[in-house]
Amino acid sequence: MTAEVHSFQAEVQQLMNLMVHSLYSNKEIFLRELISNSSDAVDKLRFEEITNHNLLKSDKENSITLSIDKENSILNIEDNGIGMSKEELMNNLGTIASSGTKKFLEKLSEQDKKDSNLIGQFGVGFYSAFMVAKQIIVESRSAHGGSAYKWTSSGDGSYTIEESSKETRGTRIEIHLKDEEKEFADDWKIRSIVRKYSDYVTYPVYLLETKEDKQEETRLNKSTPVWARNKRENKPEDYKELYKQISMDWREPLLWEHISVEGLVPFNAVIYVPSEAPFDLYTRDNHGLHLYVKRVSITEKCKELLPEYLRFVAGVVETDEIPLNVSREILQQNNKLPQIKKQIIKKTLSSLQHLANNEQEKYLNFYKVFGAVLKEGFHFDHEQHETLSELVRFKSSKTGKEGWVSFKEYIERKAEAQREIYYLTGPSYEALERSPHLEALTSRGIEVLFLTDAIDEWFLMSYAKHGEYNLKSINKGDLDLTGIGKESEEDKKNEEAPAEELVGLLDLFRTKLSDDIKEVKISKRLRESACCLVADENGMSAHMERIMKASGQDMGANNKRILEINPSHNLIKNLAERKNKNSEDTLLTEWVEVLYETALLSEGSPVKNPGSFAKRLTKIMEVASGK
Ligand SMILES: Nc1ncnc2c1ncn2[C@@H]1O[C@H](COP(=O)(O)OP(=O)(O)OP(=O)(O)O)[C@@H](O)[C@H]1O
Repeated sequence: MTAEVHSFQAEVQQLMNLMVHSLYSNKEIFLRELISNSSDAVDKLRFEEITNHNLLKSDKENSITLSIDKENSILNIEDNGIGMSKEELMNNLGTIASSGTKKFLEKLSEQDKKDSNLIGQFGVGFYSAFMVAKQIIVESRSAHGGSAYKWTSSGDGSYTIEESSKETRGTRIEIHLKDEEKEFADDWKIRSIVRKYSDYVTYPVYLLETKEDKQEETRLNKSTPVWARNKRENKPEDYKELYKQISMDWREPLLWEHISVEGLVPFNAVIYVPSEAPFDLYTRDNHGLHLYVKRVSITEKCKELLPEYLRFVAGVVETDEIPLNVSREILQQNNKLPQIKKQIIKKTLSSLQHLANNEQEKYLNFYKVFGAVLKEGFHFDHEQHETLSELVRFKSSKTGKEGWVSFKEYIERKAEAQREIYYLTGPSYEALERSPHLEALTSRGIEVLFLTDAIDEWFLMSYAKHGEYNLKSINKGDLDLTGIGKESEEDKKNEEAPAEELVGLLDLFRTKLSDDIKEVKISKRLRESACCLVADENGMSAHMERIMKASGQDMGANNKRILEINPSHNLIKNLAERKNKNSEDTLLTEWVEVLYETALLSEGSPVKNPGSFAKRLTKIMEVASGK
């Protein structure tokens, strides 16, 4: 077969150009990428070998071998993994399929294309070798048999492919180094790069050298992977490198935990909490831990090992308690995995607790990013309620926009005689901070938690009581604050029974607004505002109603709320007087409607008809202006 010439897919060429002309200073990462591809290829082989006995055999143990031709400035990387057929070579090294590389290109369209740092951040796989190579030759023979093929490219828009005489299974990559990158043909350089980036690799990485006419292989990486070693043997760098490898996240992890359990289901694991949210924290469905059984990689995303509310956790778990020939599908039925999962949850939460207790600022940074996800745990994992309740943090009427409060701190500084934890739900801190519902509580020095995450309504449904304290919404049902906190004279006055004079006005509210509200009541929670809307004790808050509406379920008609009016407010007093003087006063009905509409606006809900609202308001202002 003569060599066929093929062009690269446009995106691949774009990537190649970037690599060939890269100014990125940390070029050595290309070796990490190639070794990691080789290790993946051996993983794939070992997994398939369990069920398919017809794969090509290898004389050599599963390994990765590096060799250097110093004279010609060539670096070789060879593995006896799964290998590639002709089609696979063309698909894998001519188009872009890899997740990391796709992310890199996506990111690139948003940011400065010359930002060479991104190369290191994403790894970008095989193509990164073009940072140091003027030509790359890949010879590969698939473990499924068939001929071997040779792929050659100088990164200039095309590659050639032809049959090769390689007999052994696996892949051999020849990197012809650019003149200015000759240092990568130095054995010390290679040793140090492997130790730095690839010590975690599961398979032996050898350096093949010729010494006194004899070929000698030296092992460069440690013989056991990070998670199977004794914790004391590992350096922080080992954990950090393993993290990069499994998470595709270039940033340092926030924390890691090395777990070795010897009980009924022994396993080793390293789990990581990232410092930043992945792009797809809320949409992704690909969370899970990398599962190994007897050093064989079974699946990279084992969902059965992590609950959804810890989907940000990355890591590796290895156990010998699962049969090797387990298919990925029947992992779901395996009864050992739930036991491992339980331990993983326990360890993750306890390391977060440790962080919260010892490094508050770091913990709050974590909480800002992942708190809303963690809260999903209240809904899905009742067993962990107590621990989760120690981990949640809130904004409140006392924290200010940037501050946070825990349940524990809230209780420590509660007002005198306070027996409930008060909260308000809404779309944002700003919306809640000015809510009329807060008035009576603020004036008595009572703190109110502000719950602004979309998940909060569900959190509250699953967690109604913290210890002996009920969680009480301040815009639902009756609010009796008698005897709680500092009671002012004005508070006392407000608690008194409503005056006779209000009866007529209340009736007018009732008849005029009967389609929109359930009831009108005298309020005990208002100080400066004239009125507000509250839900029934078991009704739906305005915030929840809006969330339901946004998801296509309009509950408006079935979820009428109660209008509360402030008997001490001058406006209410004046209107009551007007009503008592002239029960036929037609302008009064306009006042009533406008008051209801302002109550809607102040809780963040829209008015039904903004046009009529504006007209009514103008009419009232016209009268008030004296003409
Ligand atoms: N040594 C190898 N043996 C067998 N297949 C390989 C080897 N190196 C690369 N490949 C194949 O080529 C594909 C592309 O490799 P590349 O390094 O570009 O991305 P990736 O490893 O899939 O993704 P990423 O590292 O970004 O997750 C791999 O998915 C794999 O199928």
